[in-house]
Amino acid sequence: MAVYTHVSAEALAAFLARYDHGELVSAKGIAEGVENSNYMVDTTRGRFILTLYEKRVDLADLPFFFAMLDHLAERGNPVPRALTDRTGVAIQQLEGRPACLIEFLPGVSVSHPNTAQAFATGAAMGHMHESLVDFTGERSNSLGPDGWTALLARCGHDLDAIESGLFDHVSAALERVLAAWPYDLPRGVIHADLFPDNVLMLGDRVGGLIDFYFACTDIRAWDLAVMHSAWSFDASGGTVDRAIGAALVEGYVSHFPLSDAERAALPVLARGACIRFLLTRAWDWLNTPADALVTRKDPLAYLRRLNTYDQMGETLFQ
Ligand SMILES: Nc1ncnc2c1ncn2[C@@H]1O[C@H](COP(=O)(O)OP(=O)(O)O)[C@@H](O)[C@H]1O
Ligand SMILES: N[C@@H](CCOP(=O)(O)O)C(=O)O
Repeated sequence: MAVYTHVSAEALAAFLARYDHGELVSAKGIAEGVENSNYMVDTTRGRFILTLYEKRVDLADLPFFFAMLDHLAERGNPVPRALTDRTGVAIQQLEGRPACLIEFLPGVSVSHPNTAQAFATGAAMGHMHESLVDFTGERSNSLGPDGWTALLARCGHDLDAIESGLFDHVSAALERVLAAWPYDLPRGVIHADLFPDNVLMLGDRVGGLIDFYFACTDIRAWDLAVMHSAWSFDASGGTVDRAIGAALVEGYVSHFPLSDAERAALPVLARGACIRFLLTRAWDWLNTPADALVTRKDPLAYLRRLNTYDQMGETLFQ
């Protein structure tokens, strides 16, 4: 459940009065998500998403995210734009938090994607990368490889409370991944978190790509590797589905080329993705009170993925 901040009906009605998007009819907290508080808001003129920024999102980054979303929407990508009030302001304050009214997009995020959905999402990522080639905004990746050693140190041996020997296991894996990291691959602005829950599907079609709050400038093929690690396994990370992974890559190259060097780097990029999500999940696992109104994500699901990429790496990308 991700509603950290309660918004009163009175405060929301006053907030909506700044816009030309109708008067408040109803508002419901959205259970999905972990980072921000999200509400589905119905007004006399339509449906909107209200987001209050809570945890990892830095207010100073919002203009970058919103410029990226405008750029993508102008080029036909199904992404939600932030809406501005009558004076042209998108970033407001509500209940003491930075808050924005966002376009609502149709669709549902699927728990068990099929290959057609994986192909469509790979294609949507390819389209997104193609559209961003001439986007001039930049944002460094605070959760990229240069930050993993510090994140591992911050988790420290508390990791062993999650699973015995986890700190040593991740330290060794990180050393191997950093030694092989392909720093010279083509870079661009990427989503960096395109998990199934951040894709709204309309049947086998993509209705929306959401949750751009980790978007950053980094290796483009890393985005594909993150998606591969998130989509090609069951939720426990124990079972891999090669057909889903292949469909993601095929869909991607139907819109944007992947060089031989990028293809060859996918296994190490995927192992890096596993370390990144293992560490952020582990940090949240160790630092989120058990009674918090949010479902903690299992770090070990990413240890299992890491082990699978370690054992089968290349063969999963052939
Ligand atoms: N623009 C949107 N259109 C439709 N639904 C959305 C939109 N943005 C968010 N949602 C809904 O809110 C949920 C949480 O949003 P998300 O951005 O993933 O939150 P968080 O950043 O907290 O992880 C999504 O799973 C989706 O159901
Ligand atoms: N996708 C990440 C966590 C970020 O959550 P999101 O709901 O903002 O996508 C993970 O699964 O660890």
